[in-house]
Amino acid sequence: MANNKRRYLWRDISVFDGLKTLPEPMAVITQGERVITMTPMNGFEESQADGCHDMGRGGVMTPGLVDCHTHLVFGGARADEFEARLEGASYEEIARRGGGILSTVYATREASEQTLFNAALPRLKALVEEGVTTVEIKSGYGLDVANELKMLRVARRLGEEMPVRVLTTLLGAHALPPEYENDSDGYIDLVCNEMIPAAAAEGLADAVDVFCEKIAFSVAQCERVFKAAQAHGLPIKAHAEQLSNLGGTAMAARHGALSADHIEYLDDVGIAAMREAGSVAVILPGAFHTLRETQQPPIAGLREAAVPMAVATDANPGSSPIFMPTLMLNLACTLFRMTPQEALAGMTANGAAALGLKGQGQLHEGAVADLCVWDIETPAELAYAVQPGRLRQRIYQGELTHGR
Ligand SMILES: N=CN[C@@H](CCC(=O)O)C(=O)O
Ligand SMILES: [Zn+2]
Repeated sequence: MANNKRRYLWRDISVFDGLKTLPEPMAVITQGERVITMTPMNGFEESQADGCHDMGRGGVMTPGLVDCHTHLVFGGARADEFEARLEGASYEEIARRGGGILSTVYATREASEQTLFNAALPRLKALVEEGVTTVEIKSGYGLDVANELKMLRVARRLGEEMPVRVLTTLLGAHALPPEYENDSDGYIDLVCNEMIPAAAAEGLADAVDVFCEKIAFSVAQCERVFKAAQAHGLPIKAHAEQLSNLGGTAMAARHGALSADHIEYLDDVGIAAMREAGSVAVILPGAFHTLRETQQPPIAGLREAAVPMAVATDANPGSSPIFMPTLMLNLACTLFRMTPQEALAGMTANGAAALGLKGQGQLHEGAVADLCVWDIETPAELAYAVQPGRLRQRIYQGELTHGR
């Protein structure tokens, strides 16, 4: 049988299907790129095993993890800022004196595509080796047309060379570059009139993002970026309500944003707008933890309003230098009191929805065979213990890429 039609069979396995844990131990068969059988063990006929490669018994199966918010491509490092923050400087102060995102911009502009690729590869490998099968990678450290496109090309190439689905997001409106000091509207003109059209023309961006914050761009400026993105057929998302409540989330939701991310300062008006629009709330506990923030995202309000919640690493050189998705599951629970099921749904089905891949990040008959098998007994253990090395098998598009 050709390799792409190989059948894999797992018996007696506990399945988290992307939204919930199934009540009974299951038998699961994949053939080629698809899950073709998912049935309770007690209804499984041994004849169904014919022609299948036996992948073992027991453990937990989840969809492949979806990390829907990362900044994996960057030059340089910012441990010095980590030390400065420990001595009392805030993220905002560091940004205002030209450090923070801008310090990564200088290093990223200096770096060649190959250098950025070589630096990003081990970061991506760390995610893949923890079970990620879909990852979003943002630009946002180039802040001019050539360097933003350079970052997006690196992100695309990472997806071509690694067994992982990469979605790219243009984040031109991440910070004001030094050459536009005192002319932030002029920079937004560049983003809208040159950067977005160029990225769209080259097919380099799957979405457009903004940083709506006092140290970045106003609600009105972000709205202009969204209109330009949508004029080019690109979906939108926003970093919003991270350090203050400007109302960026509600504006983004009114424009049909796929997601609003961070949202520590989100209020009831913003929650209602997200519910109305069907936007996903992307919870980023790594940045909250690293910046030692105190304002919690409104998890109870989001839950009550049935706004879908995703969880992501936000892996980046400044606010979340953490390349460990399962740690984020743990932090989402310990810091924000999400349940382990909510956290897991956040890094599978809801993570996919935050990328416009609604219906993916789930396991059912007919689903794409992106899945992980873990050496644990219940799905909650994935969020409970901070313990690398539990990934037994990883299947990407029906191919075994990890384990045997
Ligand atoms: N909040 C803005 N942007 C990034 C941080 C980027 C950085 O500090 O380099 C974030 O998602 O946390
Ligand atoms: Zn981010």
